[in-house]
Amino acid sequence: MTETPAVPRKEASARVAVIMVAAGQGTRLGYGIPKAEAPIAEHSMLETALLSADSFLRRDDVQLVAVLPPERGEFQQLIENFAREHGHHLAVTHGGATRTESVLNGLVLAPDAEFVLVHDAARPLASAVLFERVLTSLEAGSEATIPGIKVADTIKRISTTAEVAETVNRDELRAIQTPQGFQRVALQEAYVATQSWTDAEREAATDEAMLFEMQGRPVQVIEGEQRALKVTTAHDLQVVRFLASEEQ
Ligand SMILES: Nc1ccn([C@@H]2O[C@H](COP(=O)(O)OP(=O)(O)OP(=O)(O)O)[C@@H](O)[C@H]2O)c(=O)n1
Ligand SMILES: C[C@](O)(CO)[C@H](O)COP(=O)(O)O
Repeated sequence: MTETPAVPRKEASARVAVIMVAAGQGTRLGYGIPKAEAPIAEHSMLETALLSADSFLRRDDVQLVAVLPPERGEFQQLIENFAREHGHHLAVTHGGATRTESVLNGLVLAPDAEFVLVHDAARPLASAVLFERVLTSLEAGSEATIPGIKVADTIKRISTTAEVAETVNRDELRAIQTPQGFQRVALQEAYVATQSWTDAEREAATDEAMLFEMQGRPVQVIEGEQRALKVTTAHDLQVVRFLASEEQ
């Protein structure tokens, strides 16, 4: 294992910060290395996510904050070189034990941003167009905007003994994706409010939008993308590799 450079590397000062969370272990994928390093064609998952959002990340008013797994010095070097070659304005920090901690570590590097877009490296095919749509919604005045897609299957709520309790109205459901966009000040306020929460409440918040919901603040849902699916299991990785190969 190579030595990992000290963090934080530098503060972001652009109007828009993209916090790319890539510090998860990927236990459910079971690849043996952090999920963001798993290969998709000739790139790692994180590089693929950066390439998919490339034209957005090249904007002069956008700063990229990559939240990387600690003690993965070679991977960090790879990402720093990649960002330099592609004209992405990169700051690097390391992740914590939970996704929430990782996002907070990233937020520390974006103290002056007006807007923050939090994105999962585990959604490596989310397009630059999707990032633009989320930002446009924030610029129009939304405090919090998240992409979501309609649910294709019939959804049933079940009992503890796996008996059907009810069929849920699909029209009211959306499968939520990232990038999730926020006015930076509002996101920081939402995080401050979680300091009085129990650990269980904090763990129940699987995305940033939940912090807003639990505080009764509005969250706007816009149309997501099928291609922005999340790699959680080995099957998801196969699907993403197939989609990526179709595009080459
Ligand atoms: N402590 C953590 C946990 C997650 N993430 C990131 O949050 C995104 C969504 O998390 P998930 O897919 O659940 O990743 P893992 O935590 O790696 O997955 P698992 O629960 O299977 O270990 C991923 O891009 C992941 O790298 C992170 O930066 N820091
Ligand atoms: C943030 C997220 O991608 C929205 O769908 C999702 O909640 C993260 O998934 P996790 O498995 O709970 O980390």
